[in-house]
Amino acid sequence: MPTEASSSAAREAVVAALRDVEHVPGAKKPDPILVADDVRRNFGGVNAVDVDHLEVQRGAITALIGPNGAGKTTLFNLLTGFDRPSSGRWTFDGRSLGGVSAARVARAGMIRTFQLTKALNRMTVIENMRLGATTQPGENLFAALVPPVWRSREQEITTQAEELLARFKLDTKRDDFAGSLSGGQRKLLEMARALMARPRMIMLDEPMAGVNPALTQSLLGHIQALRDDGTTVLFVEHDMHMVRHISDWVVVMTEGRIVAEGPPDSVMNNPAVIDAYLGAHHDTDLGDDALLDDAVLDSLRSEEESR
Ligand SMILES: Nc1ncnc2c1ncn2[C@@H]1O[C@H](COP(=O)(O)OP(=O)(O)OP(=O)(O)O)[C@@H](O)[C@H]1O
Repeated sequence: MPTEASSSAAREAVVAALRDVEHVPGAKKPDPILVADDVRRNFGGVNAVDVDHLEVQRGAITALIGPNGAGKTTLFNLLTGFDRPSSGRWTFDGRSLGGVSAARVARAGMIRTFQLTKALNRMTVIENMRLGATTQPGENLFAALVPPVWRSREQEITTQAEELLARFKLDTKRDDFAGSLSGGQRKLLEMARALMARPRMIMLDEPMAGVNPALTQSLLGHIQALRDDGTTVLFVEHDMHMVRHISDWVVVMTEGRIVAEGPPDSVMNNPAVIDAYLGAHHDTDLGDDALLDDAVLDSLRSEEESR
């Protein structure tokens, strides 16, 4: 785990790197790990994704926000190989990944979290974790044919899984069914499982959905720790407090397009962003406190003040 000093150093480095980036859609970044161009996905005449240009800064926490139906999940699916674009190209760490299978995207180091499906709920926590490792022994014919090689790889995977479970305070749940976990513990498991693949970039789909306030702080801490360890984080989230408190950079989508980019405060005060939200659903408060109770908010505030 990073120390407090290294944590603020990592954040300061990211903030400094993004300081001169223009607050415009498609802004060029000094060290992008992901660069996407002309990415489109059409569903029966609807342009679910219509992105001209997007760069994600290496080592930063970037939030992807936008009203319901804006295309955020579709863009995640395209970038991670779970859906095919109508057109478009993108590179991850300089390597072209457009139209490549999900397994190859994962091996390249770009990993997304998944909500626990029914099948995964019926598996234990440790079995879920083991599934997150990208290189299973069976993938390599030589290793598969030589039992000592795959046994040692199996052991390595189990050890890594147990270390992650301890870090995420899920070690006491090791042999419980994933379906028995609380909403927050599921989110922790989803994140821990994604880390089994040792990603260079992790993509989190609504990490705060269904999380009770007691686990909110812990989840935020884990996400910051990832950034502080050098992992790039891209996440989709509706909870605006989380977006404000944790993101180094925010990208706003509406109707498939990127309509704004910038640091959280600048983006949330942008009239185009407020319009996009209010135009889509009037009940959204960009400062909604629903998820974060007073104790969590106080501790987040003091954390911000100490930066
Ligand atoms: N498989 C599909 N078939 C047809 N239309 C789809 C499909 N997937 C998404 N869409 C449409 O594409 C648009 C973008 O949807 P998407 O789920 O990507 O938005 P989102 O920003 O993730 O929304 P939310 O915040 O509600 O999850 C919507 O109009 C949606 O109805």
